[in-house]
Amino acid sequence: MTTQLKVLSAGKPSDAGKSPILEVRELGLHFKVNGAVLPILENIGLCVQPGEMMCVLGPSGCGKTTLLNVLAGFLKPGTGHVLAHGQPISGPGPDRCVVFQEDALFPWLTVAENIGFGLKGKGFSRRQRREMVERYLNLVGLLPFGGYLPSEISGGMRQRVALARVLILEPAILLMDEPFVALDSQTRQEMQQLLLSLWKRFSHTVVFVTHDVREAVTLADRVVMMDKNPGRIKEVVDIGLQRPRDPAGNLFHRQCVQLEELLRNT
Ligand SMILES: Nc1ncnc2c1ncn2[C@@H]1O[C@H](COP(=O)(O)OP(=O)(O)OP(=O)(O)O)[C@@H](O)[C@H]1O
Repeated sequence: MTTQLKVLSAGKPSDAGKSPILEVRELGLHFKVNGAVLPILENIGLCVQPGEMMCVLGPSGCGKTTLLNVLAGFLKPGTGHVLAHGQPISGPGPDRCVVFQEDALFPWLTVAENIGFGLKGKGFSRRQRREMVERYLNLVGLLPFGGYLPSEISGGMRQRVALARVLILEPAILLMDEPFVALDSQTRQEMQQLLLSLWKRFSHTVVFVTHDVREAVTLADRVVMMDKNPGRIKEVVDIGLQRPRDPAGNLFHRQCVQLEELLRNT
């Protein structure tokens, strides 16, 4: 038996009267492998509110990345409907940016050039682009490193560049697929705090896939717990902890135990 803690994401506006920014209705998806049909996602229903930080947690292979790819518009639903801003998602769009596990930077471009890359062709002058890049370099704490190549900075710094590169495009929705999984524990915690401070500042909507219960409790307003074979939603857990959250606190610990128990039973 799990304890449902009440939703109270401090500092975030009430959901009352809002339309969801992302909506998934009865989503089903299968892959065909060597003539065999493999059901991957089954009957997924989900609403994400504007400005919400939602984490998707579940065992390996339950379809977290596949779900994120559908939200990104990289994969089409087999059955059901997936909407962004009330409209069916028909492909990738500038309102939805993805941050992957690997930083996926252009190795031949400097940090500043990587961050500014997506601004080209969008009608900004060279000077405007330079100012925006400087602003985002500053926001992710990399102002002195604009002239470095990706190979000349650490993994954590590369993920900061990857974050800045999408944030500069001001997407309404950030889709993040285990973006900090390759980082050491301390760098990972620093990145979580950086993400939270940027989220507080810009109020974008975040859907964040993770394997890590503590990461989910650190970040999420709500956690979607998935089950596997085929992938489906087992439970949606409201994380009712005030922000900033104390990872050494009793309530934080209790919430982690609850999610670990749910995860064990998937
Ligand atoms: N292109 C594909 N063709 C066939 N099967 C696939 C394809 N992509 C993913 N799968 C299968 O779909 C299932 C879900 O994969 P997915 O990567 O979405 O899971 P996940 O929960 O993100 O896993 P992990 O936590 O290990 O990253 C897995 O069984 C995987 O093998």
